[in-house]
Amino acid sequence: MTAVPSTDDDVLTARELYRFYRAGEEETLALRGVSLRVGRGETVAVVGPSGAGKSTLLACLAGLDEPSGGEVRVDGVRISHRPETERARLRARHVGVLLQTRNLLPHLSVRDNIRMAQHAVRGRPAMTAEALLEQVGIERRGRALPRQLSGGELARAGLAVALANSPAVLLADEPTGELDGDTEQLVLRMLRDRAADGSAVLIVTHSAEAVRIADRVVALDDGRAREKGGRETGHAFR
Ligand SMILES: Nc1ncnc2c1ncn2[C@@H]1O[C@H](COP(=O)(O)OP(=O)(O)OP(=O)(O)O)[C@@H](O)[C@H]1O
Repeated sequence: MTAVPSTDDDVLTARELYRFYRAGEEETLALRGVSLRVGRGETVAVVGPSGAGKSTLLACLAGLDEPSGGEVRVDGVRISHRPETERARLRARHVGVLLQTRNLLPHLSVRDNIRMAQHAVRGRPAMTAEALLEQVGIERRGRALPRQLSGGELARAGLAVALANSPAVLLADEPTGELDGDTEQLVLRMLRDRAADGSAVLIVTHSAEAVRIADRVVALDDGRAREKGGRETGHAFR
């Protein structure tokens, strides 16, 4: 993401990502050659105006969407340009995703959502569902269905699910939008803790608080990424 060459410590790398949308007559180039990397233990904030391509970028990084061109690697494994089922398998093993729309299955209790996310973990998960519930402060809500939770509880449950597989890469889309101060602080602290444990954390955000906790900030504008105060990130790998 900087002029520094990528290293073995890079857990998340994107090279020259393009994403082209066609809807009827309308064509949009949402990503125009975005390259970035996030190292082990690093937190990167991605900022930019509405329509800049932030959600598109995050979806491509998570393997939820396929870039039209370029490559994404998580934990040393290419996740882009694979069938959807393969991407889902790799995501379940290597990636935690915290989405605006929440990452919970509506018909499962919070505890079962966590257990489901732990399914892909090899061996024993680092933390039990109970321990995760406690860590995010909703230990009494494990049996509740997502629709029975308040907004703050829902955010905490989503965080527990995103962390359930101890992901090497944690991707968060506006994780603090519309949260009360306490919940915002908890979410940011846990994202930081995850990075301190060695994950690569990337946060798409408008929040000044989230930007403040980031090690680096990447500005996305009209599908192009630029390290804040730096050069266009597409040059990083040239
Ligand atoms: N499924 C789609 N089909 C067609 N165009 C799309 C699609 N998804 C996004 N776009 C377009 O791609 C561009 C980038 O959208 P994206 O949602 O990634 O921006 P964003 O930076 O996340 O915006 P916001 O901050 O408002 O959420 C926009 O011009 C948008 O209209």
